[in-house]
Amino acid sequence: MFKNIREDIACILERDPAARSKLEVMTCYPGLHAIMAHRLAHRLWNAQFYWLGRFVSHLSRILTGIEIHPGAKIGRRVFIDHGFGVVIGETAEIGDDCTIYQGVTLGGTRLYKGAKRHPTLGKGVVVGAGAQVLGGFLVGDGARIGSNAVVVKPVPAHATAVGNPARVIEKETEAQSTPATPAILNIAYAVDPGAADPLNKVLNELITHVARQDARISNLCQSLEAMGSKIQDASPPLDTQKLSKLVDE
Ligand SMILES: CC(=O)SCCNC(=O)CCNC(=O)[C@H](O)C(C)(C)COP(=O)(O)OP(=O)(O)OC[C@H]1O[C@@H](n2cnc3c(N)ncnc32)[C@H](O)[C@@H]1OP(=O)(O)O
Ligand SMILES: N[C@@H](CO)C(=O)O
Repeated sequence: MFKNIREDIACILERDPAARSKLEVMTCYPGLHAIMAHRLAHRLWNAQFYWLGRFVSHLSRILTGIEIHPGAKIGRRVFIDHGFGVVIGETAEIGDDCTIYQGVTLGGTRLYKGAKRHPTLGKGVVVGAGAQVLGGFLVGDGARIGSNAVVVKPVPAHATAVGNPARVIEKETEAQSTPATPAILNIAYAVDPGAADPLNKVLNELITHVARQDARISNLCQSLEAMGSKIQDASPPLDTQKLSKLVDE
């Protein structure tokens, strides 16, 4: 149990740039509280204490604004950020390392008792704020659902679905796709932390360019000196390695 809580806290610190400390996460993250309450409610539900499971879920909803049916199956390191208005239905399943924002519904469109009415999210799925994922289909591993999307059909793994009704805007090739590990789960905003910062790229290009110009000027000076000119240059050479290191830090 403590292992679960520890990794829940760690994944929030990893995925939320606004999170500053463990204390803050433990005390101020309704998503964490809702997940912890759900674990209890789900155990009660599985042990056939149906009313008690529902009641724990109900108390958690009052406290957090997040409604998770005790029958829903939720994996490890699932992070519900902000969380207010999230509703997760009875037959929903959420894989490890998913991130869900406020106002998301994992809901159904049919009212058949006992049927799989709610979606299954694979591993590492990100569901943007206000998105509605409706139906008993699969959203594949690493898929991203845009904010306010209304998804009514399966979404392939690593695809991005946006709009109402949601359409897939991009499907990464296998080479582009990244495995659903906690390390990449900062894709909440669809930003791959592995990708180089564009500003750093520009600065590194500039440093390379300046180094090339330096080398050319130094060659020119050597040629001029060979021809008898005296050139005075006391400036130290450009330390490109030091500069690049500073940029990449
Ligand atoms: C307080 C808080 O901050 S809570 C956090 C709230 N944040 C979220 O919920 C983030 C959810 N993430 C998103 O919605 C992202 O836009 C994603 C994951 C859907 C897509 O991100 P990216 O891969 O970077 O796509 P990108 O921004 O390049 O957009 C690609 C196309 O999709 C469109 N698009 C992106 N998001 C959406 C959306 N939610 N709805 C409709 N269209 C969208 C863009 O306009 C663009 O269209 P174009 O190609 O015609 O110009
Ligand atoms: N918690 C996330 C989304 O609001 C952030 O601060 O960026």
